This record gives sequence, C-alpha cells and structure tokens, in this order.
Amino acid sequence: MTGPGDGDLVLVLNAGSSSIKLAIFDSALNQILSGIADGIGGPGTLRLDGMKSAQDVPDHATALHALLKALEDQGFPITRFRAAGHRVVHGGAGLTRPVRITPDVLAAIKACVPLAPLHNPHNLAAIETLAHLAPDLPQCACFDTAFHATNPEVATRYAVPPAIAARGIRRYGFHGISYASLVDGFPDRTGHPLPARLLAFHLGNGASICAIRDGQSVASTMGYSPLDGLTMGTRTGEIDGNAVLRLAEEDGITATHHLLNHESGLRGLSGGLSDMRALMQADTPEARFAIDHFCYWAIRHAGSLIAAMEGLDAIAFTGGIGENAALIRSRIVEGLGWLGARLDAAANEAGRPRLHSGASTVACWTIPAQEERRIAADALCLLGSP
Ligand SMILES: Nc1ncnc2c1ncn2[C@@H]1O[C@H](COP(=O)(O)OP(=O)(O)O)[C@@H](O)[C@H]1O
Ligand SMILES: CC(=O)OP(=O)(O)O
Ligand SMILES: [Mg+2]
Repeated sequence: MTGPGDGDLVLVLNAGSSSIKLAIFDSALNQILSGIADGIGGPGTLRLDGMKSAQDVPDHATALHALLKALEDQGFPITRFRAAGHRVVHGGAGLTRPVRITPDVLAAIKACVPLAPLHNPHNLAAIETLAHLAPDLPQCACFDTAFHATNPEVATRYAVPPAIAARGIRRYGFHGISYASLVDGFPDRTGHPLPARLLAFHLGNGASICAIRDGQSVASTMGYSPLDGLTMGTRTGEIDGNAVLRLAEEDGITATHHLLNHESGLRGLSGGLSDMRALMQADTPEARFAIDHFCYWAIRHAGSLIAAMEGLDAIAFTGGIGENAALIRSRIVEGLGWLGARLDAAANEAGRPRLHSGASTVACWTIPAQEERRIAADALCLLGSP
C-alpha cells in the first residue's frame, strides 16, 4: 500500500521502563500518528491514535509486536518507512550524539546493558526486531545520557581513584532526550525565552531533575544508572552503597538487583502500587506515605540542583506525573515556597502551560515531553535530504 508522504516517513520507538511509545513523522516533522502500549508487566492498554484496546502486555516484546501489528493494520507496514529512530537510554561516555546504527554502535549499546538494565535491553530488542523485519531500513539512535555530556567533571565524578573512574564508574544522567526537547519547546509553549536557570522535573515511572543553565545540563539527580536520585515507580532512588553491599551479601546479587530496580520506590513503600494515578486514588496510609516520600525527596534533591546552578528563575514539569498530577506539582512547588515560588491553584488543576500566580518570583510551567519529535528531528538530520 502506498500513500502521500511515502518514502519520507520516520518511525520513532521510545521504549521506557513501563511503556513503549511510538510515533510517525513526515520530513517536515508533522506527526502523522502516535501510539503507546503502557502498563507493561500487567493488564496494560494499547492505543493507536486515540483508539484504545485493553490488552494483556506481560512484557516489552509482546507490546512491540502488538504495536507493529496495529501499525500494519492501519496501513503502515514497516516497508513504508524511510528510517527508524530509537530512544536508547544509556550511551555510556562514548555515545554523546545521535548516530546511525552500525554493528559497532550496536555493540557499544550492548556494553551499556549492565548500566541501564531496565531500559537498554528493551531499546536493543526494538532495534533488533526492526532489523530482522526490514534489514535495509536505516536505523538511528538518540541517547538519554547525551544531554548531560555538558556537566562539569566535578558533577559527574564519583570520589573514587582515577583507575576506577576510567572503568566508567561515574555519573551520567538520563531523561536527556526529554530535557533537550523541553529546551527546544520552551519558547513556543510559554511565549518566553529560555530562562538562564531552569529546574526541569521529568516525573514519570522513572523520575529525575535536571539543572539547566543557559540551555545546557549542569547537574542531574541520576547517576551511574537510572536508579539514583528521586523515589521512582519501582526504583529506590538514592541509597547508601554500604546498604546495597549488605543486601547483596545477605540476599545475593540477583535478588538485590531485583529489589532495588523492581520492588522498591513507590511500589515498595505502598505495598504494591507503582503507578502514581493508582496511588492517588488509593486512600491508605501506605499510599499517602509513598506520595509524601516522592514529594519530600523531589524537594530535597531540587535544593541541591538549585545550589549547583546558583539560583533559580523557572521550574518546568514534564513526564506522565509532571504533566498530569496537579497534586504532586502543588506539593513540590509548596516545598519550594521559601524561594518565592507560588502556584495559581486553578491553572495547576487545569494543567495549563503557565502554573504560577502573579505573586510568584519563580515562573512555573508544564511542558509536555516531546521525546519522539526530538528523535525524529535527529534522525532526519542524520539522514540528510532524501
Ligand atoms: N492523570 C494522571 N494523574 C496522576 N498520575 C498520572 C496521570 N497520568 C499518568 N500518570 C503517571 O505517570 C507515570 C508514567 O509516566 P510516563 O512518563 O508515561 O512513564 P515512562 O517512564 O514509562 O515513560 C505513572 O506513574 C502514571 O500513573
Ligand atoms: C531513564 C528512565 O528512567 O526512563 P523512564 O522514565 O522511561 O523509565
Ligand atoms: Mg518515559
């Protein structure tokens, strides 16, 4: 089947820890279609351009195949695309720009699997599935770590001897495609130029904060892997290395890995719920404590990042929680009230772009994450004119 735009369509796949998002763009970056499989690991849903179907999505492979089948049913078989672009969460120290996928790049992404165990395997699986279905399709990768390549060494270095740092034991930072798209989209969304000191909260299943100074990342709450920093859906966030060593000694490495990455965070605190929407509806003391913990640590880490960029001009919220959960935004901004941040309650409830009241000395915004558009733009840039 052919149609308008054939030959210039780019398919973007964004595999997160609990969802796979998909989008199709033409060469002018118009979004032609979007889809998502979410709730992976349980009774999830599949949506393609608003059409929703409940579907059991036990794992990422099932979700990806279901999405590709739904695309084909809509007249978009894989052969219709000029290229595919992927979000790849960990690019290590070497992959700091978007790249065409080659065997060497694939090997470098594989080498980063231990650093992002909840993500890189799914990103790789998406690349390999498409390569199997369409061996001639050019594929590109954009890296969540890349935006943080501008962090000063003092921010990325752990206080370990040089030989250990040389083994790649350092902070990288993640959600960089989201932050890069936030920087790009800020003026259009807000009607204001990018402020000098912007604190960006990417709050989704994974969550982080980034200090953005003059458009560049100077510090992030995430470290060596996407486990560090804030309390997350199923990840601990910051935890003392000696506590990890004790758990590994007593329970073994596999069990400890599973505990820290899959059974902790909101899920561990609440006794089973990792999803913020579900937690906000569950009126139990455990659910309330999990929400308190999430907000408290977001506020505490925010303080550290504000210090790293020597003050604050504006705050931006993005990601599934940041864009949709008015309660969480208001709790976090209240916690930063000592800086002069004040919300307009009605604007916050309505999830408007501008959230701050006239009395606020800090501007507060919601900015939808546009990871897929950014990946498509980078892929088109790499491919050049058709
Ligand atoms: N209306 C809403 N209210 C509260 N939380 C929401 C809402 N919509 C989505 N979320 C939360 O956003 C999180 C998922 O964010 P998302 O950025 O899509 O995840 P991922 O990290 O998998 O990309 C979940 O905790 C979900 O409950
Ligand atoms: C890096 C990361 O945590 O990604 P996600 O929020 O998609 O899980
Ligand atoms: Mg995400």
